[in-house]
Amino acid sequence: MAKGEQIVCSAEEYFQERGPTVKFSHLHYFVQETRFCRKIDPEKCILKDVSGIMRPGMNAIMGATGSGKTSLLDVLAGRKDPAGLRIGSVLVDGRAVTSELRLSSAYVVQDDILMGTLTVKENLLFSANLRLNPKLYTTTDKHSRVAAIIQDLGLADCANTKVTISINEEKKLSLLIGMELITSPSLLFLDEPTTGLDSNTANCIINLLHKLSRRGKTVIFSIHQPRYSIFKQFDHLTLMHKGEVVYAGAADYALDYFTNLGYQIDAFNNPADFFMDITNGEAKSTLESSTDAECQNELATKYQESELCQKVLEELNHMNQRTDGEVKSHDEAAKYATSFLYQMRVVCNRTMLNILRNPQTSYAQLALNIFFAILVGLIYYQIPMTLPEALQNRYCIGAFFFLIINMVFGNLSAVELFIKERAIFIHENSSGYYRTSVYFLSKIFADLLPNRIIPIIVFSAIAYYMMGLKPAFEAFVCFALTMCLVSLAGVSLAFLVSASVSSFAMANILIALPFVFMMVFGGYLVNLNAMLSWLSWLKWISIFRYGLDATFINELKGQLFYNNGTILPGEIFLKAQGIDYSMWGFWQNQVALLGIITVCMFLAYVQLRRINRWK
Ligand SMILES: Nc1ncnc2c1ncn2[C@@H]1O[C@H](COP(=O)(O)OP(=O)(O)OP(=O)(O)O)[C@@H](O)[C@H]1O
Repeated sequence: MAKGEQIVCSAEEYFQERGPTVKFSHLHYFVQETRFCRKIDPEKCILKDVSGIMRPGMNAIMGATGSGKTSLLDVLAGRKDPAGLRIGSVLVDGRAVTSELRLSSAYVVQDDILMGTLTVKENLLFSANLRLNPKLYTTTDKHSRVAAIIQDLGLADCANTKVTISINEEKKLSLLIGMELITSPSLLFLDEPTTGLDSNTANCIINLLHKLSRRGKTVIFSIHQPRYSIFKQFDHLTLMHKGEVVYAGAADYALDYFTNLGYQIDAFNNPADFFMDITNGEAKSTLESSTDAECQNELATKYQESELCQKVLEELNHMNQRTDGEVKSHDEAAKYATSFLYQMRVVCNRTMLNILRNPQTSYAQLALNIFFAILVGLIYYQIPMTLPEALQNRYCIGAFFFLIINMVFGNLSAVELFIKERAIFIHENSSGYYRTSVYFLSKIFADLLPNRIIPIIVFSAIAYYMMGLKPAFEAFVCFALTMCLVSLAGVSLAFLVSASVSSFAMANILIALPFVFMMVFGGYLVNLNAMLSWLSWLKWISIFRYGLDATFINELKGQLFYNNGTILPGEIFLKAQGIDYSMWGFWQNQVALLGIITVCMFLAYVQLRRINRWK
């Protein structure tokens, strides 16, 4: 299709495509609980021999909590770890579920995956910019598509409202659906779209899905216990119990099916509630004499023996089945609709917008640095050049230690960087919005400049001149550079922790530990005795040691100190401390800090790539 050809004026035009038929046969899905990478429980089968066919229309997967409805939905959507699918296959219009197919379908969850600082329209445009190929769609096309979706989903009145501000749950869910509709998918998966909504809102959402299904889309969703007005809109019902199917067929035939099994619905009872009562063992069959538990277990067997199930299995047997191996081997890496540079532009734009609209962290970081700079400046105001004051603990050593501690610990806030937006990143990355490297680089650039480098330069200028350190301008530049590198080394370690864990509590523990070890065993605080000499290697990776050595050399080299009429060069102190004060002696500290930054940043990126995207 040529660029510009896809100008869309109405949502109807791109909702016409008929949705695919999803066929799945003999699915056996296993999970195993692991803790700290160790398998703690034996394998558990959460889907047992599940087969079915879902066609364009409203396909509901219903069942009690823990019955396996979300697992079935995730397996069908290709979002569940394929390693757990031991037997069985899923075919969408006869094709295996590959990354390409996964990205062309919509997957809507109610998680917190919207960027709250952006407006409804900006969120939709973000999705359009990254998921529509710029070679096929012009900016005008994307805007018209966004406008059509806003109109169609009833979001016009809040289009320019920020998501965090006063948009209700219905609008939020409509927006989540809208972000997926941008690519005009013909297959939609929704995990419990009505959970947590009041009945009116739930009705509105189901009406919306019904409207989409009537335009030919295949809508597949899990649902817990819908009210009748919702239930009557289902075309196909799959009823789950303990990982097995107890009914799969037309929703309006389900009542007859269970009546034939001897279950009698009370007058005015909601069929959906009635089916749940049957699976829970609360409704009794008039044909059975066995116990409740036996009745419940027999439901799956009865369904498998039913004519309904046999028909489905027959149809599934006719289709061109592929082996599991073939299905998995087709699962290639995801292809993105846009180039690396284009993604960088769009994602950096959003990150900067997010910072500008939510500048508290940057202001707080700057204020903290100014406060500590003035504090350290006042404590060590104009350090004298006379001995012993100039070099004793009270002055030089104490002052520099204070500065370095402030640089390292002042950046603890960096641990929140990847944790805060983890759910958004996982969703967007696995939905093909952008590459992991794009997200990583955009976060790094957007965080480092406003939150780290600028506040540190301000800090260095205030502290340096208040303390009356070496007056040469190059010395100030070297001092500021050292402070920046020390700070960035601390930040990169915080990024590594942030990309490795998902909870703030864990991150705080993990970041405090290496900082304290580096500080204590950096060589200045503790003289390691024989007992702890095996920890002496820590000084080679101590940010504190490299920072302090560099600051001492920068300040003391070439300075003269006075003591009762005698003049002492600063080099004597450096020699006494065993510090190499040659040119390379100074720069080797910067190189070591750069090395720590590079290694930690690289590992943080690797950790981000390793985050488990599977459900
Ligand atoms: N990745 C997993 N690891 C361990 N157990 C899992 C995993 N996924 C699902 N389970 C287990 O499988 C069973 C079915 O879970 P599933 O989420 O599919 O049920 P559900 O019917 O959707 O329930 P709910 O309504 O609570 O979401 C549960 O017992 C759940 O604990």
